[in-house]
Amino acid sequence: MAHVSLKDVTFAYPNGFVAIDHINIEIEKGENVAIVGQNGAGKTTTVKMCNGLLRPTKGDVKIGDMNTKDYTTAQVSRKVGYVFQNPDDQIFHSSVYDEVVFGPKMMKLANEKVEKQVDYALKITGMDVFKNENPYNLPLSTRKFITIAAIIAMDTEVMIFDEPTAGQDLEGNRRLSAILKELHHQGKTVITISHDMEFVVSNFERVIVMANKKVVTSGPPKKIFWDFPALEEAMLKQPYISQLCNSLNLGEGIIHLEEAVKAIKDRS
Ligand SMILES: Nc1ncnc2c1ncn2[C@@H]1O[C@H](COP(=O)(O)OP(=O)(O)OP(=O)(O)O)[C@@H](O)[C@H]1O
Repeated sequence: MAHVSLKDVTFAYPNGFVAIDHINIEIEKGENVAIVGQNGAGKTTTVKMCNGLLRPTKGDVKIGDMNTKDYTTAQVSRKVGYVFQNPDDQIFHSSVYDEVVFGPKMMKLANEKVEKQVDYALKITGMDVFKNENPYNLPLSTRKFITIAAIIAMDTEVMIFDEPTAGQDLEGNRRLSAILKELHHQGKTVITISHDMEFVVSNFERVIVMANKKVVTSGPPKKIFWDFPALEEAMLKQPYISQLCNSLNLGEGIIHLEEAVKAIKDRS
């Protein structure tokens, strides 16, 4: 059974705008998946349905055998943590520690467990050094890591990161990669929305492409970033290495620098 499944899901906002139109997605336990697509494709709406913030208008969203229709948002969010696109929509405490401890405390975990999870989350996100700071005295890129720490501290089985790369520099992206690797190692199911194709190509085993309220296709980066009709439909660019290899006619499927170097050497 898929860990996260959306079956024939349609979603309309209260004003009647249909943001998602009959989509099907299945994500297995322990998968590390990216969702990509142009602005307004419906990515955030899709993931908000996965943690119960939104309910499908039609179809079913299930976490394991739990149909989100039959549970409260609080119940679903114990299984699926969602890091908001804009950290300021999520942060409401006046210290980093209070922000991160809030979730596990609400889950009524034993104090020892709360402390252990909070310490771990602060450490792997690098937020331990800011523990006593007011989040609003820190830059937006750091506030994003605070919100990531807050979700990791809840230790949910599924974690969703909405645009974690936005506004991050190289160091921020490296830190994100390390966090994703660690969560994958722990067997977490991780879903990440990103506009950064360079980040996507090196951090995810599967990419789901969305365009215009629908899922266009899904597959490993090697396939997705050479699927020109899908890229065109979702208005996405190939990563630079693939663009270079395409221009030089070095063969399809190349997404990494080492592969490109080998192909160039082999040809010369
Ligand atoms: N509360 C709302 N009421 C009405 N329409 C909405 C609401 N929130 C989002 N939408 C619309 O639904 C569509 C899908 O939005 P969504 O945020 O899911 O897209 P997205 O793929 O995540 O885009 P982005 O990459 O810009 O974040 C957009 O056209 C958006 O304007």
